[in-house]
Amino acid sequence: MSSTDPKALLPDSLAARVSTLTIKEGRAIAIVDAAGLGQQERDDIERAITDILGQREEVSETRVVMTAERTQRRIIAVGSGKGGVGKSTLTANLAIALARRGRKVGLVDADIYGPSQPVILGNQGSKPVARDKKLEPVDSPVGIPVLSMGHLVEPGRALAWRGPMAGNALAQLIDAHWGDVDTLLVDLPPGTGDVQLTMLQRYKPMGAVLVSTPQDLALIDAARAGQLFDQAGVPVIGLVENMAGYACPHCGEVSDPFGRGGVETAAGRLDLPFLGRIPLDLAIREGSDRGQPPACGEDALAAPFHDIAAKVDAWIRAQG
Ligand SMILES: Nc1ncnc2c1ncn2[C@@H]1O[C@H](COP(=O)(O)OP(=O)(O)OP(=O)(O)O)[C@@H](O)[C@H]1O
Repeated sequence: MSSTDPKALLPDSLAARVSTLTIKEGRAIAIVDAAGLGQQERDDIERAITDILGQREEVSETRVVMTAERTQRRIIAVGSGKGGVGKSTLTANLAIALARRGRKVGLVDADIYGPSQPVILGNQGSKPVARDKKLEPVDSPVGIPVLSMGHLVEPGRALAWRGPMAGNALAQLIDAHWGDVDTLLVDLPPGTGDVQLTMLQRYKPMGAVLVSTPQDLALIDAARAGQLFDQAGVPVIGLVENMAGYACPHCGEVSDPFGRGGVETAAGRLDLPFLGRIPLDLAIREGSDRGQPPACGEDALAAPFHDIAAKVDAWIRAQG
């Protein structure tokens, strides 16, 4: 610090927190690195700087600007008991629908068995770059930044990951440069394995959404996944039924290949909220394969996703 640096006006302990202090035409501006500080400490630092500089004749006004204000980033996990029930499809559409409601949403695709978000969100082939040893999320045409296990390894390779390797990969995706993202949706692998455990231990999510098809077996597994969240003190926001009610594109007749209503009944039995039902519709798969998830639109196909997002949004708000 040079002798002309106004920081010399502050005691060393305070000056160490101040990245710059300028005094110009009676106005002092102190930029404070507030990373890791609680509100009380921030208030104390602001008061101390204002008091000290306020006693100087040449200062008539002091502004203290706290940088690195940590955005209160919430993690919402999306899980399922079984694979292939539409967890990735729901996560992508929920991300888009929540973003439409004004949230700054990012998506972590932690599904080591089938990282599919780069395809669904239409940014396959884009690779994240690292800055200061942390990854930069990749933008997607649908406006959701994403980091995927699929970005870290060749498709199919991550399957062999176990324990710490899977946990470290998850950490790379979550501890990334998420910027002003305030809501991070995490597409978990199915089941209750290493990634889930790391997730719960290191990044306790704010809540979890569980997806299931209406079959009994899928439901039993979903209930097991729900139990794990519950034991870890992560509230289950609710259950979603996917692939219910198939409308035949030729004759229009609605059939229920996987049954119908099973998830709602199970939610009632488990005393969990039921968030909604998504029909089995070829257009959902086609949209996902094309990088155009239905929630981007306004039609009947988009509606169930927007309804579910409204409930999740309300739940988040209710947490304060
Ligand atoms: N409601 C739906 N109607 C039609 N196709 C759907 C529907 N939901 C998902 N699909 C399709 O089913 C397949 C599996 O969906 P998805 O990848 O979302 O499941 P998942 O549970 O994430 O599976 P995994 O755990 O294996 O990644 C995809 O091809 C997807 O496009």
